[in-house]
Amino acid sequence: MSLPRITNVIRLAPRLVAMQPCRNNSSAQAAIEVAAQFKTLAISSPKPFVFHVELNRPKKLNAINRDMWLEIRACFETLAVNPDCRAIVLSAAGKHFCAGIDLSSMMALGQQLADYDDVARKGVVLERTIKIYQDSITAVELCPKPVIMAVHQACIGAGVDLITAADIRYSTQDAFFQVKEVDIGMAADVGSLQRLPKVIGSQSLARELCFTGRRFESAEAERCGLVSRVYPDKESLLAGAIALAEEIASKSPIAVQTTKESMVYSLDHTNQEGLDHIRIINKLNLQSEDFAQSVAAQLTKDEKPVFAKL
Ligand SMILES: CC/C=C\C=C\CC(=O)SCCNC(=O)CCNC(=O)[C@H](O)C(C)(C)COP(=O)(O)OP(=O)(O)OC[C@H]1O[C@@H](n2cnc3c(N)ncnc32)[C@H](O)[C@@H]1OP(=O)(O)O
Repeated sequence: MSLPRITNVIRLAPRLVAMQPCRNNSSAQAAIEVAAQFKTLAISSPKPFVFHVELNRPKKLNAINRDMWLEIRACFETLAVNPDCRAIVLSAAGKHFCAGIDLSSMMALGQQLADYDDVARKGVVLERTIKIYQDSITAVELCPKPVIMAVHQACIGAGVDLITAADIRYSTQDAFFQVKEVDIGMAADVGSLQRLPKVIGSQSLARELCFTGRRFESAEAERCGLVSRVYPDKESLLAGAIALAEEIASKSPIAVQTTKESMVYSLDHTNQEGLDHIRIINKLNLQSEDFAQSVAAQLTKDEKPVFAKL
């Protein structure tokens, strides 16, 4: 397993992660041990091949500070190559899903900039910082394993950037959303402006939400396609998200991961480019044992096939 490229995994003594019983499974265990070094995320494996990642700064309403930016990327890069992970649920501990970027860390960044007199040097610091934050969110999109966001209560600013990089979004009835960057005097720069219009399929609504920072509730989020299912409370939300992850994890990992790759690729390519891309991949994949096993199981109405790890 490749260890995450993270510079600030500090604590060497693993702390206990908020964790459901884990199977005796070396790479799942290894991923959880890597995650045990995280300060802002909790990771568990509630079902075979399913991982549950929790934003875990409840006292700070899961506002994203520098540690969390780095750890989100490290976490998804680790799970991306973990053969015991086939689907991921991301939820959040505490009262709110995510209060956006940690505004105190923005102040700290301001102080860091004050160390430089020269505008170009300040610019380089900002450019590098934004790139780190962008790559953190993009790690969710690039992770070949489907990611399901389970959102409760507030999902604000960077929280919206985060969820729009996922494959599937579910929420509670009490969830609300805000592309709030304009209210702190900036254009969103870690994904909402690029991904939200594609997710909801309406430039008009996306621009309205991004220009105004208007709060919108779960019912509107469901209507516009930002979330695809709404649950009465957090408990049923998590149960629904994990059940979906379990269902996805029961399918061929070759089929599911290629499906994600093709759908992400097709978001910003022409239909013909997308067709060319999947044709090249499937000239290999249609020779896979997963394909043979799945076709045979469909024909014989057999039990669900058991697929080799990927
Ligand atoms: C390079 C840039 C990359 C990315 C940029 C992203 C931009 C953004 O994310 S813009 C959005 C920034 N976030 C906000 O503006 C959210 C502000 N907070 C709220 O609107 C509310 O707190 C709430 C999330 C709706 C929750 O409301 P409520 O339940 O009533 O709690 P509060 O009493 O308001 O807050 C409790 C406590 O938390 C502190 N806090 C809230 N949000 C943040 C935050 N984002 N960062 C740091 N701290 C936050 C709030 O100040 C309170 O602190 P106390 O010390 O208890 O007063």
